[in-house]
Amino acid sequence: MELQRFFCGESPMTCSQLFQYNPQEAGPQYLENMATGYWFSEVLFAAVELKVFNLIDSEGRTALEIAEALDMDHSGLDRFLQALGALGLVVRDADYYFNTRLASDYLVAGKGGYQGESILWRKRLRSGWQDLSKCLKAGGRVDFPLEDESPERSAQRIRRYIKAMDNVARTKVEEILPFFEGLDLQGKILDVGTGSGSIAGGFLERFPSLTATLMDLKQVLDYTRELMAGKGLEGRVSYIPANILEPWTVVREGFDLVILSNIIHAYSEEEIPLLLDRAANCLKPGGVLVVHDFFPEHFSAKAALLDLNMFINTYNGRTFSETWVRQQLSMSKLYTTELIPLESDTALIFAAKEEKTLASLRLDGLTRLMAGIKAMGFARVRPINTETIHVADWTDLRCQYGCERYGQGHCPPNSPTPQKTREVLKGFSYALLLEGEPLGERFQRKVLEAEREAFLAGYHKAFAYWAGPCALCVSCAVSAADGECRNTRDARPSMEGAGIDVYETVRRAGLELRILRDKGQFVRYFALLLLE
Ligand SMILES: C[S@@+](CC[C@H](N)C(=O)[O-])C[C@H]1O[C@@H](n2cnc3c(N)ncnc32)[C@H](O)[C@@H]1O
Repeated sequence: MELQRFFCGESPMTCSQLFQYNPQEAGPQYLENMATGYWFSEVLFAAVELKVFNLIDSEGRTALEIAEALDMDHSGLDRFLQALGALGLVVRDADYYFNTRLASDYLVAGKGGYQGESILWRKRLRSGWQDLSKCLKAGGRVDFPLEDESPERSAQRIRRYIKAMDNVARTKVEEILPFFEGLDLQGKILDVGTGSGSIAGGFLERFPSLTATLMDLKQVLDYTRELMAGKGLEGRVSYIPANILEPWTVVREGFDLVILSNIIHAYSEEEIPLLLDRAANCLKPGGVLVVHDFFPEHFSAKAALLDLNMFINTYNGRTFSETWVRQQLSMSKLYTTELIPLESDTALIFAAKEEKTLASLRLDGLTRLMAGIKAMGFARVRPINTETIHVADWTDLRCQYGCERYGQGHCPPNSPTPQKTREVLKGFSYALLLEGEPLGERFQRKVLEAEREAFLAGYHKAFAYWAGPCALCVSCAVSAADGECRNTRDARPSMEGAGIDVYETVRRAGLELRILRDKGQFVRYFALLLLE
């Protein structure tokens, strides 16, 4: 059951893959895709603004009907609809356009999963991004809100911002709650910088004995109250209007759950330790602090771009690394978990005053193990069923005919035969595919470290296969006259030497491994860690 959320079909497509820069495939096409990135956004912005998805949600419409409803030129609109079709947002059946499931779930205003306000908020930030070079020259933000902004305009801006945050928070809380599943959460939540209140609200809806204190700026809380009013949570929510940079007025050790969701990227490294310290002081001895944010260790491109977004659009916001945040938390005398990635672009760190509190969370063993292994420096850690591993009888031919290491050390014919590998795999139901980079020795040492971590985490059968001939020892005894490996403790078979078709296995796991045409091309290494 636990594994279910990791295995989403033969070729799982995550958002991190969608945007991942793959140096092996980089070329003019990658640059062209980056240069035309705004084409994608502009189409989405226009479709959301025009409420195209609302128009066709209940029943399909023809291009002519949509053009009439929007008072637009028919032929241009037809081309626009075709672009929406090519981007997977609408489908055409005969002359009729319908929403795809994605558009119907997330782009129809009024539905619970609607993301349109967040999408249009991104559009509003566009002009700041156009000033990127100016910001770089100036060393920071150049476009500041009007000083004489009227209270009405300011309230309007805040409402738009909070609605946008709300779209995101509603989906994020659904990803966070499973870590608390099965627990009888009771007591008090403090949601610091609550925005719309939807993160705390999600907890209140799931755990009926909880109450929540929502803290944010007064102007924001005025709107938060309105948003919370319709949720039937009256009597369980209280509000503290406050500037969180000023001393907090909440009770010390008064809370069972303290939430800092998308707060730390809003401030500088001078301010964050203070905020984390205050959050730690609010925790009861058995309480949990949840830090939810963007981290370079989880989704590096998005975290780096968000960092720039904060550079352009805020005074001193930025993204922080997992290592730095965990250091700050430990300076506030809190124990922490590893970075726990969500399926989407953000990740969590849980912290508590007592180590045993963290053990009670539903951080299943595999989640923690994967997080720990990724932190060793692997580019990707992908869980796979062992059925995905393709064993072929031809792979040792490549070693025998084409590799000078044939017959040495643990290379064929001294490695497990394909038949042996098939038998071994029958004793394992899943594995981790680890992606890294050369050098071989460094990669192989990390693989050994990952295997050891798995063993210590209770996977007593953990066994690793790595890429290429063994490169562990500075001077390999096998090359010496007697030919005997003196490091059988650490040596492991290579995948291909043991009959595993690495290209096919990687492809089946939804990743890509291209054949290199010349030596200068970027090499990716894969290893396999069998687990049971
Ligand atoms: C990015 S939003 C996140 C909202 C919410 N936690 C969520 O995850 O949806 C940041 C929130 O922090 C609040 N905030 C930022 N600086 C603040 C400050 N100095 N005092 C109080 N609230 C602040 C903002 O008003 C906003 O609601």
